Amino acid sequence: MHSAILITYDNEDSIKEAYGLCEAAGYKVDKLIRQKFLNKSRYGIGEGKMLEIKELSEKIKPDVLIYDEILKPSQNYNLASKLKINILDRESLILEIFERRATSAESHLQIKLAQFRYEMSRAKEKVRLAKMGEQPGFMGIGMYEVDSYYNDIQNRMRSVKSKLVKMGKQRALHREARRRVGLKTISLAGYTSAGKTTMFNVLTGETKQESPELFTTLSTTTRKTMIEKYPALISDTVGFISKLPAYMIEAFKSTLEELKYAEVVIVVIDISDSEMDLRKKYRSCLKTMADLDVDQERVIYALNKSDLVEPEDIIKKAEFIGLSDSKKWVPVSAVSQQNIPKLMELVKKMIERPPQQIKEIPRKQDLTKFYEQDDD
Ligand SMILES: Nc1nc2c(ncn2[C@@H]2O[C@H](COP(=O)(O)OP(=O)(O)OP(=O)(O)O)[C@@H](O)[C@H]2O)c(=O)[nH]1
Ligand SMILES: [Mg+2]
Repeated sequence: MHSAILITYDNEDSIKEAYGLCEAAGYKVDKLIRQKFLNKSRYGIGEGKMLEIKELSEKIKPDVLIYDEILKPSQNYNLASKLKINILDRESLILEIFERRATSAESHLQIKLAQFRYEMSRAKEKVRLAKMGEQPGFMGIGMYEVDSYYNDIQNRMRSVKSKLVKMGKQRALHREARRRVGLKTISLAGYTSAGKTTMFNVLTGETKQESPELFTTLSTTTRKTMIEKYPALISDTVGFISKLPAYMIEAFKSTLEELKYAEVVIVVIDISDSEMDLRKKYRSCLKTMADLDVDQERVIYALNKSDLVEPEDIIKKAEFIGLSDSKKWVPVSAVSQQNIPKLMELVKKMIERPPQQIKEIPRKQDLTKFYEQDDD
């Protein structure tokens, strides 16, 4: 395992999540540095802190510095040139995790696309700086090289996109076939580590890998099951996380897109989280679902890990995050299986509703558009 100095925000939830991300990417944290602000212009952190870290890093010699915020290329460059150490910001850390976890051909392509977009945003900045004549030869790359590098990424991106479009089309055909034979679809969604896979295993009798690490699941797994007399397909999906740049969600959209077409979406929430964490994650779920155009009428909130929380606290927490009476929610535990029948009852009721207008298969040009966002 590689070693790291971790810089994150000065609150327990951020620290816990940052540790989780480091572990998932295979880094052992040798030293934790808490900061109130990580968005200062030159180095992200203040100059004094930077010098302190320089001294520390010369002493403990970590493999990398992990910076739990998104760094601009110039900030990354400033920090790296002072500290003489490799720097991973939140984006590249998450990309590393995704890369380690990807199993399907589609998720590999999605990650590649996200990496290209990451590179591209950096290349754009490099070109901008070079053009302004501010930093000629910025990061050791001359104008000509930047341009050809930029074009090269663009070409490779084009090829990845067209493969993803083909796969998206394939998915649409599968969806249509399922609909024709009357198979209902149920998707599990939620923040990473909420317990989606554990729930999936309970609902399907599967033994997919579940673990306390973040982002255990990156590819969608689907299994057939029966909801009483109704044949149905249940899918496990990649987890959400907050502070993910839009292009990264974009890259995973074709997998997450399945949520839009599901008859029922079970959003798994870890109710054992602190109130602040719950609120942050719940909001991030709502936002992702809104981005994906998921109809809230089809959503059930499964407040999971209720075995770890007192019943009255569950209600208090549900109210705190704003799961009003109009939303369907049920406390459950995938581990003790408490209330699983009640969850299934809710799912069945939703399946039995008169069929609503089913969204059309997206046309090829729509899918293409889907991957074409502001890369040029
Ligand atoms: N106590 C308790 N632990 C649970 C419950 N459900 C899941 N867990 C634990 O929570 C951790 C994460 O569970 P996973 O099912 O891997 O979570 P996930 O949502 O699939 O996570 P990613 O695939 O990483 O996004 C594991 O250690 C599970 O054992 C529950 O009902 N009660
Ligand atoms: Mg999982």
